[in-house]
Amino acid sequence: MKYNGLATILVNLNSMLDLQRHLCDVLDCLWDSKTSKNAFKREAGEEASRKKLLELRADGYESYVAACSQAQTSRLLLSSPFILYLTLIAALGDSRHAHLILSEELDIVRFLRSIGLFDKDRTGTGVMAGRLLTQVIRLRLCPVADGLTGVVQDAISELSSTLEPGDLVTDHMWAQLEWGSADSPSREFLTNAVKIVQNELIRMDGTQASLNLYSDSHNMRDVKVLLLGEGCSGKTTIMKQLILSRHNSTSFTALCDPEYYLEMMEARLRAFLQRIMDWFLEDQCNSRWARHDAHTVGANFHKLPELDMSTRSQRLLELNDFVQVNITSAGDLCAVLASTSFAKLLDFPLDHYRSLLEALNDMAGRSRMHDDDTAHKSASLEPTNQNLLGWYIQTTEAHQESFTTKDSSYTFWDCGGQMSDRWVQYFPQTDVVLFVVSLIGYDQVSFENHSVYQDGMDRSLQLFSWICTASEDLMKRLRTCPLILVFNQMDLLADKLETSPLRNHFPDYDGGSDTNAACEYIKNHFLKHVQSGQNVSVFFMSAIDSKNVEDLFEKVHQLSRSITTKARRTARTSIIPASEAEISVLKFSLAEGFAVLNL
Ligand SMILES: Nc1nc2c(ncn2[C@@H]2O[C@H](COP(=O)(O)OP(=O)(O)OP(=O)(O)O)[C@@H](O)[C@H]2O)c(=O)[nH]1
Ligand SMILES: [Mg+2]
Repeated sequence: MKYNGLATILVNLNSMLDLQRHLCDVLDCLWDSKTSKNAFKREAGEEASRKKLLELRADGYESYVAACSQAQTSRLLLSSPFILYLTLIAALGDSRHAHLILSEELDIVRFLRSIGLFDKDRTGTGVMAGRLLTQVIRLRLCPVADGLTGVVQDAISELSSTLEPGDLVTDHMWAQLEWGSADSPSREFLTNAVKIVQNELIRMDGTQASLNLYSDSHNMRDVKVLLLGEGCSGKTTIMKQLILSRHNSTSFTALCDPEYYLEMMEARLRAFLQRIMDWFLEDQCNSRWARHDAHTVGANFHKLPELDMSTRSQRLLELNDFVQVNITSAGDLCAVLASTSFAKLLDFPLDHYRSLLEALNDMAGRSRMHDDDTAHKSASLEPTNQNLLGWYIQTTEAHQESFTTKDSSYTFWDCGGQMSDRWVQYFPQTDVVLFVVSLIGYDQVSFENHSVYQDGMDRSLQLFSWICTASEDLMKRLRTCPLILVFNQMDLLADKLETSPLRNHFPDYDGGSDTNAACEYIKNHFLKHVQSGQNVSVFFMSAIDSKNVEDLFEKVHQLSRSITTKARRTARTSIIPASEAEISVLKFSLAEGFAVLNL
């Protein structure tokens, strides 16, 4: 278990530089004909780092080289421990470690290529170790959140290309491979490393299915799904439903973490209350207090009950008392805001519409929460799944989730409606696009720079038209992959049509409050932007209904089956293969390296 110990120390090091140096040195031994003697000579660095490096060497590095020396010469036997060693670091570490492994400095892909990982007739332990490494790294890294550079993206693409269906090795084959003699340290290392990495994969992926790498799953497909659409259209709700229905999702568990929501709710609702008070004070300022300075006004806030109040002010006071007396925790705050009596307190003039809209969005789950005035007495509030689905928090960081089914692995990316500049990074890798549209967006107002007002559906149409017609190289890929136009929030449409006629916003619409007519009209409005040859289908749903989301998932599944493996591979892999000459030089220097290591 020395290697496990070593990897654990490595990933716990504060300095990524130490890790980089160490990996470079190990790699140098395999790559540049360096012996273990001079491996640590370069850049000894400060004393502390030196000490750490020495410890590392004592604990693992030399044993590693020794283990390789004792193994029976095959270069695959030599490379397997190293690749598994990297895999172990990626599995036990975090995205920084995965990033480093793929960085230009280490140039692991070149190393893997030189040992034949990308060869057509590839086989053996090195190849299997390479696949394991690929899988761990792909689970560790999120293209946007981790700010991947072109080099790293390319490395992932190239590594991914080793995971073609049909090339996978069965458990049986894995067991048959020669790992060296039974008592060889490398054999022990390999066995342990594989076990550790497999356990880690289960933890990351939450499912045994992800280990299909070792099973007879020749048809395993890898599907990337990109969620696009205007803010508040329901993209994150779809993700949440998928997470809630599959308890094996990976990276963004916070999306459905009650603690996270309570914290967010507390912060945002407190800000909301503050805003209410500010409006009130501003009014009072203007009309009565003749522009006190903001701090003085703030300090006087608690004195408000002594002032002569209008009806609205009385309500705010009531609210203030309520908050002061009753709210001591996030749970209390949520319960108060969820209560019917609080809802009645709210009665704001139109010019506060925007803030109110935001606040109401925050409280979207209120009717499903404790609709009971006594609920605020409870010290904590355990949100239900419905609460989690109902609460809106604008997506400002990319969400990535992976799900596996029997024969496919799905990665969903949700970048948020306000992040259109960042979607572009996902396009080259996308297999299926879900363009989500809110059916009730037609009368909703968006605000930009406090002045530009535009209806949500107009913005959605603009975005969709842009996607259908954009001519940039990067966009070409997106235009050729299947797109599902997802019309969401069906459950809210009937009421909306009654209270806000569609005709007020689209004068040529004459279907009244008939939901079918409205759906047809809106659908056609979008479809007219579709260019010939584009693969667009339509899906109507309510994201709060888990069955609907499952049906959507099934549709994605069906569509992805139609994408041939070849097409996906070509689209995703923009690699310039090494020339034969380059490979033979690399192989030569590798062989020379082994000779120096007395292999
Ligand atoms: N009733 C109902 N509410 C929905 C539906 N879909 C989404 N919502 C609610 O609409 C609000 C916004 O949904 P999100 O999924 O967070 O929207 P989004 O598209 O991720 O928005 P951004 O992150 O700003 O891009 C949330 O309060 C959801 O609960 C639906 O089909 N029916
Ligand atoms: Mg979102």
